[in-house]
Amino acid sequence: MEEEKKKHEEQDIIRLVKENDQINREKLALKQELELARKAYEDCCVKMETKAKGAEQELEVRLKDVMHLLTESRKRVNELEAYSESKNLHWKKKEHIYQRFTEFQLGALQELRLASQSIKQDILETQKSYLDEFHRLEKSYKTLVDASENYYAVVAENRKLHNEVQELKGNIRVYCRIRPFLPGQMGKESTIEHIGENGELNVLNSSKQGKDGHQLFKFNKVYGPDTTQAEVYSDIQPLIRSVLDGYNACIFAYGQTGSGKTYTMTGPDGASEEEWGVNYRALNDLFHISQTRRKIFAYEIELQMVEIYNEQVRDLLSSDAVPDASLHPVKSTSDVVDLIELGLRNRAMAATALNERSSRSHSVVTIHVHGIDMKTSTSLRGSLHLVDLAGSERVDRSEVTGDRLKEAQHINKSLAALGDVIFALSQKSPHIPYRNSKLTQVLQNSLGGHAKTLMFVQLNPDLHSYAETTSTLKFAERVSGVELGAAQSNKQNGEIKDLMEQVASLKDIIAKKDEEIERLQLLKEPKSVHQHVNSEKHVYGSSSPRKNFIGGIPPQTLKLSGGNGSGLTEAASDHHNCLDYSDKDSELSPRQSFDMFKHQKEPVRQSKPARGNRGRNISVDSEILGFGDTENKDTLSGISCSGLSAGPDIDRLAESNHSSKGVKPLENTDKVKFAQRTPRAPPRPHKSSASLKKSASGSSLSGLSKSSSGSNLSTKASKRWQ
Ligand SMILES: Nc1ncnc2c1ncn2[C@@H]1O[C@H](COP(=O)(O)OP(=O)(O)OP(=O)(O)O)[C@@H](O)[C@H]1O
Repeated sequence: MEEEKKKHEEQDIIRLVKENDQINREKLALKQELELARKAYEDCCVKMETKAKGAEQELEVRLKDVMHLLTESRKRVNELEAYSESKNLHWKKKEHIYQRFTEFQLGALQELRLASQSIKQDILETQKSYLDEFHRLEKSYKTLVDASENYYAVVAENRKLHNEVQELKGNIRVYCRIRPFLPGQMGKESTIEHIGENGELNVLNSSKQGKDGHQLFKFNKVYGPDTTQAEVYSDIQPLIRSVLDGYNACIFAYGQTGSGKTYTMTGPDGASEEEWGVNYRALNDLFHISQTRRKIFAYEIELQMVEIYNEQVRDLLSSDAVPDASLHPVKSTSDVVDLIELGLRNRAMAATALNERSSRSHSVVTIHVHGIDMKTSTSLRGSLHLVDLAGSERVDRSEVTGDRLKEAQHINKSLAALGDVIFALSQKSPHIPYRNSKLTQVLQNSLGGHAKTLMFVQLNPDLHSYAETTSTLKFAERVSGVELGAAQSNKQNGEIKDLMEQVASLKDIIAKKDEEIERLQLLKEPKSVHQHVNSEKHVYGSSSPRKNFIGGIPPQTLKLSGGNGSGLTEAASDHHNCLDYSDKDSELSPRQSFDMFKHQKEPVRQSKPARGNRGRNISVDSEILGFGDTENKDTLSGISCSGLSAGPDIDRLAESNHSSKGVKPLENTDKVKFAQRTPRAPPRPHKSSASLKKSASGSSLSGLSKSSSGSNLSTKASKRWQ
């Protein structure tokens, strides 16, 4: 045990020794470690010291800098303090000023407030008085409006009544149209000063001072330069449509060259439908209205285009450039279109051939209408003449010479003749010199008959045309004063037609009896009567008036178309107007011939025996047809004493006169001889004629017996229409 104890002790000692060794070794290692740590510490201290020295030096430098900055800053602060002090003083001053200003403004504001209050007060007072005044004015205005409405109603009523009076008197209506300045004429001075709403027109000549520079005219209507073709047409449409009710109407355009006559009547070259003039619109309109009435009326419409030329102009035209003057039936819309195209073609053709057309001829478009009322068999006949007159320019202004001068003088002569007719009509003269020119013959029925007549006065607004403008307007004024009498419709019922035919056949019998009596007279008094009959033969080519009238002309060529349907009446008026007149007068100035007429008329009329009447009528009719019209140089196409009513056959007769074919022309001198100097056979009692005449007049157609040749024409005319 002890041993074991010892052993344990020994083992403890060994373990302790080992542990001691271990501790020693660890002590050594720790010593070494400590040494290393101490060395490292010392190195670190050295480094730290070195670093601290560097830092200290650096801090010293920085401290110096900071000190310097501090000094600078203090300086700057001082400066800023000084600046701020001065600014402070400045702002204080300003503040003071503003304060004073504000005080002043407040004072002013206060004053303004007071002023505004008093103004407000004034305004309120003014407003009140204004309202009172306004109410008073409103009342007055209402009274005025009522009065003006009444005034316009009265004016409209007056105008209507005036128009009715004019219609009853049959005044020629005058519409004035002013054309616009053409491209290239812009900036030109205008003569038109003012266009009133009721047809007033003021013209101005700026080269004249005061009153002399202004002139006032009044017409039925005045169209300004902006008026369209449609507007113009709508105004004359009722007049045109009345042709379908059996009225004769005539529309003619008058004015200087280039004033727009052709534009109004036809339209411009290559006119579109919108630009169509009166001619085309009228044809189109009449045809379409006739179609809409076709269940009540059977209408026949025919169109004729005639140019009345001066012979010199006509000679310049090739025959195919002369418009076709025949009657064209209008049966369908395509006829209307074709005729419109034909019209445009004719115009273009004539323009190519010469005719600067226009001024050198009078263009006449005639629309004949015949209608039969299907219920009552009443027949009506109306014609519409649409006349584009030659230019009315003064010859001295046109500066033409030679043939052109003669031509212009001729044109002016026919327009002067128109003026004389108008003058005679306006004076209600017993004689109207229609026969002084072809133009007035053409218009005779429209100017003197019971037609509705309207004239377009065309004006060129250029100041340069002032003289022509005023003379045109003066002429137009004279025209507007012409009273033609109320227009009459040419209606005939079936009974009258029968009676007219009876009258015609009775007149044929009279003529035959006359012939027989003459033949017997010749046999009875061969010598004395022979001389007289020869002298008549020289004029007529036969002893029988009726035969002479027809002499050499196939009866079927003596057709008349249109007219007022009472050829008898027309013939009677021709008789009245033309019978003592010969174309010799055409040589004289219209005024001279008028004077000559005044001296001749009465004696001739007094010595007028019954047969002589017929003789002179025949002479007149022969002239109308172009026989012996050697002195008047117009080429007459399609006209007769009864206006434009003669048809193409008569036209042909006129042509045959020109070509010296057909009937030998009568010399004017012979006709004058006949009218004035030929000894007349003493009046012979014609029992049979007288009784027959009586029977004709007994049929309440007293007017119809006035002219036997007239009735013959009329019968033929009515046959033609059937
Ligand atoms: N209302 C209008 N609007 C536009 N142009 C117009 C009008 N009237 C006329 N003109 C133009 O003025 C010119 C002359 O017109 P137009 O040929 O119709 O005159 P005119 O009186 O018939 O002349 P003339 O006597 O020579 O025949 C034409 O170029 C025509 O187109």
